Amino acid sequence: MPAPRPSQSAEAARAAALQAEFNEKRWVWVPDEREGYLAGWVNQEDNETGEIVMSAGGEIRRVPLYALSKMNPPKFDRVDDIADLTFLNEASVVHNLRLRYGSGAIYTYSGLFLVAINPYQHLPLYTDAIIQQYRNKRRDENPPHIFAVAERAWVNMGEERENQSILITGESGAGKTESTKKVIQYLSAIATDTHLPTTSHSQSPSLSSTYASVPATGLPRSNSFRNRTTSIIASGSGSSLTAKGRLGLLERQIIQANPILEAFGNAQTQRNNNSSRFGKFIRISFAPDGSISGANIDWYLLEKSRVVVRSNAERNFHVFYQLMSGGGALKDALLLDTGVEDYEILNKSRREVDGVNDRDDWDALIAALDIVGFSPAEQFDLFRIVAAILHIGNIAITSTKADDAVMPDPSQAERVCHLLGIPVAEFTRAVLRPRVLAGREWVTQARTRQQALDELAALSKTLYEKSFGALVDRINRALDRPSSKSTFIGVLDIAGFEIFDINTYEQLLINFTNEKLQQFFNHHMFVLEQEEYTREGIEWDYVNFKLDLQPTIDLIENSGNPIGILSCLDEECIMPKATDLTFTEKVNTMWKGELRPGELAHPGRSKYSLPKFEQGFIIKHYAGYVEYRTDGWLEKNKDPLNDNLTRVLASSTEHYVSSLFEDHPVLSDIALASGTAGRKRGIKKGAFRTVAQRHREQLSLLMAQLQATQPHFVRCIVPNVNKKPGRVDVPLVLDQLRCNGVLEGIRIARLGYPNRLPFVEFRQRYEILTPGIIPRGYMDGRKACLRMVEALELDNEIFKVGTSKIFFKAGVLAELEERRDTLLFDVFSRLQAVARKFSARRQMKKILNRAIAIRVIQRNARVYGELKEWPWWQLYTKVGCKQLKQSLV
Ligand SMILES: Nc1ncnc2c1ncn2[C@@H]1O[C@H](COP(=O)(O)OP(=O)(O)OP(=O)(O)O)[C@@H](O)[C@H]1O
Repeated sequence: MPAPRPSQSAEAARAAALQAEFNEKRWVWVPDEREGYLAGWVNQEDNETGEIVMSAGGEIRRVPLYALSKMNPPKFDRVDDIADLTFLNEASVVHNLRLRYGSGAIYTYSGLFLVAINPYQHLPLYTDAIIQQYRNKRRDENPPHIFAVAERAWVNMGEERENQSILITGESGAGKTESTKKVIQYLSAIATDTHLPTTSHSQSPSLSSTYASVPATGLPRSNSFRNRTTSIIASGSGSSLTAKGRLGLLERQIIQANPILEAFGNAQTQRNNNSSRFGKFIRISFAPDGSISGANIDWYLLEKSRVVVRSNAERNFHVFYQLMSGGGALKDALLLDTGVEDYEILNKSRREVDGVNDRDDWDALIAALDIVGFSPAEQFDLFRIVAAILHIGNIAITSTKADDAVMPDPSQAERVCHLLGIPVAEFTRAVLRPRVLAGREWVTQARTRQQALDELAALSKTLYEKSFGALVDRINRALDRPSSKSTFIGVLDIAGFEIFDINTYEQLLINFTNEKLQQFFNHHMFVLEQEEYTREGIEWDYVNFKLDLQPTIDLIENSGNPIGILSCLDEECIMPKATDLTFTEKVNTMWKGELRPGELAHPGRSKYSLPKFEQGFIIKHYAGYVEYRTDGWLEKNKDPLNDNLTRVLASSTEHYVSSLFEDHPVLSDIALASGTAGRKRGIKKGAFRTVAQRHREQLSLLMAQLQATQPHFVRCIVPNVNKKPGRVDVPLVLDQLRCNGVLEGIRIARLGYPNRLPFVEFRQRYEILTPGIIPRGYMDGRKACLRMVEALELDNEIFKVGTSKIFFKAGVLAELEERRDTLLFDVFSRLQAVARKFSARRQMKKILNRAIAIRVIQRNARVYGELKEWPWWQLYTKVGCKQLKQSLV
């Protein structure tokens, strides 16, 4: 909510005072290591350096002129849209965000983006009243808000019958998941479920009876998509629209899918107590009448390694702790007879989180599973895998003198096998002495202790990931009701660009994803700009946009010549004797080696460079240079699970377990594939698929879906690392603005004509600068503007006149504003002088009159003083007074 504002006149007076103060000096932003940027004014300057007086403290600094950024006049303070700033520089952007955040305005537009800064406190921004405030309103009718984005998506979908997407990115803890929830909250509140509970194919029998009595909504319907939802909101009459009882079953199921996903996919990290360790794209489908007709969830890059390793200050996925604290009798059935402290994968790191009650969350999880329609057997299957992983973590492995792995106590393995429905002997053999393919022969190979432990860790990770996938599939079966008539709004909640001290394979995948999303944004922005320019009949050279990220994308995924990094990695994964080093050398040769005579250099080469010391490479992403270290990449990409184990699990007596492994590729496929790898590029379809291949497939599906939608962009920002409300760490925020493409968006905007005004507005505001140029009476807006810009002597390069608007390069409006302010300052100074003269004269006249009056009074008093003792006067007053009295009687 916008901060409470002082009265309009006080505000105007304050603004005028600020403006007057601003006009006196040449204000600039000075880079500062600690604060990011500090305000100062130019005292003197020579060719290259400026002498700056710092606003706080008056310190004098000498700063190169190129490092200074112009400050926007104070009337641009707290603008709703950063794109409206006339000086579009980093300092001004961050200053505006900081000012707004300080007054409780956590949302700001930046052209096509909505920037959301994590408030780290509950703000009264998401109530039903606020939902109503945003219903059927244009973006500029309300302060920036995530609801405005959801509203726009909803309206566009209804009016244009086109699918919509809302892309939410940001770093961990920035508020992506919260924003996603707010979008779903808004959409659920403005739409209703037409599906009666009994028609839901996903429900368990017990659940249908629970909800059969709940009416779908009981709310009035009309034919109009837009009107109907208005009436729904209006009929809320103050009661909670989002309260459980008022939502249809499907809406509740969609909302309840969230606690389930959070239990299995979220964990406490150092940056966020409830961090999503996967990306997701949630599509909510709407029937033509605007009611929710279904939902579907796609997921990306689950951080499955967390199941077995994490830092001491972080936790495993929430579900482990929830099961341990709330499982009750279920724990007995899962053979979990001790506490968290007795399980190796839980007791090495943090166990509790402030403000998190695992017991309550367990109850919420079970309630959510019930609502979504998981039967008791299905629920048991989910926890069967969780428990099996806890037991696998406790399997002790020792080694013989010959360094062969042994399992001294088989009781843990027995528990695991009981839960997974597999024979203990086969399981133990698969872990300790698997049969492997040596050439064309199968031989039994004894494993070392470390190899066996790695095998168990790989098993835990695979089990968890596969079960997570099955969980999402099951939720989708409950929510997804495909219909050719429905349109959807998709919400993408995915980790933003990452630049760490050490960047590895996971960072490459996430940064590659972000590069593609940024390319998508650039393309969209480019198309929109182009549309607007074409509509306005403006010619412009788009080549200058410089927004093509394709060279970097090719560098990573190209399948042609030279092959991209991921394709090269895939090839190395099936090469015998390939190592991380051979892979790195191969990539280096391809992208940095000498060109063959006549060979054209791929543009991606300019995005690739070699690091000084480490084994790896540097990629120039749109967000900056990232150095990647390549150790362990082959293993990470193969993500292998020994095929002995896979076969054992695929033939499990427990249907759920066997179904998880029914189409799992086996290592022998890799081995067999390697035989042909030298001859044939690419890997046999349907057999072994690497992590890179799976991710690229998922990503291209996602991109195809996004391309078929009208996108909306939300960028979430972490304001400080201490999770404290009200504090903005400027360098941290700037880094994120750079990584999430906001600054890139601004850079592109600056290349075009970012400031635009309708003719009427331009004339109203700046006609004062061109007196007498426009004749009295009617004149066509375009012609008037043309005359005005001519009279203003503006360079042709810095403006374009369209058919209804006039466009300016960044900074031009500020100059016009300055000229207008100077003129108004002059006009008002003269007006003030006349007014002061007038009032001073009146004052003077008053003083003169008073002086005369005083002199008259004095004279009379003196005369009276002299007369009052004179007998004739006394007689006269007595007689005179008596006669007067008598005449009155
Ligand atoms: N709009 C908001 N209002 C109040 N608190 C918020 C808001 N957005 C974020 N937060 C706070 O910040 C925390 C982190 O937010 P969230 O989990 O959405 O981040 P995220 O970007 O999804 O992080 P991750 O990538 O780690 O999942 C939330 O648990 C909440 O405490």
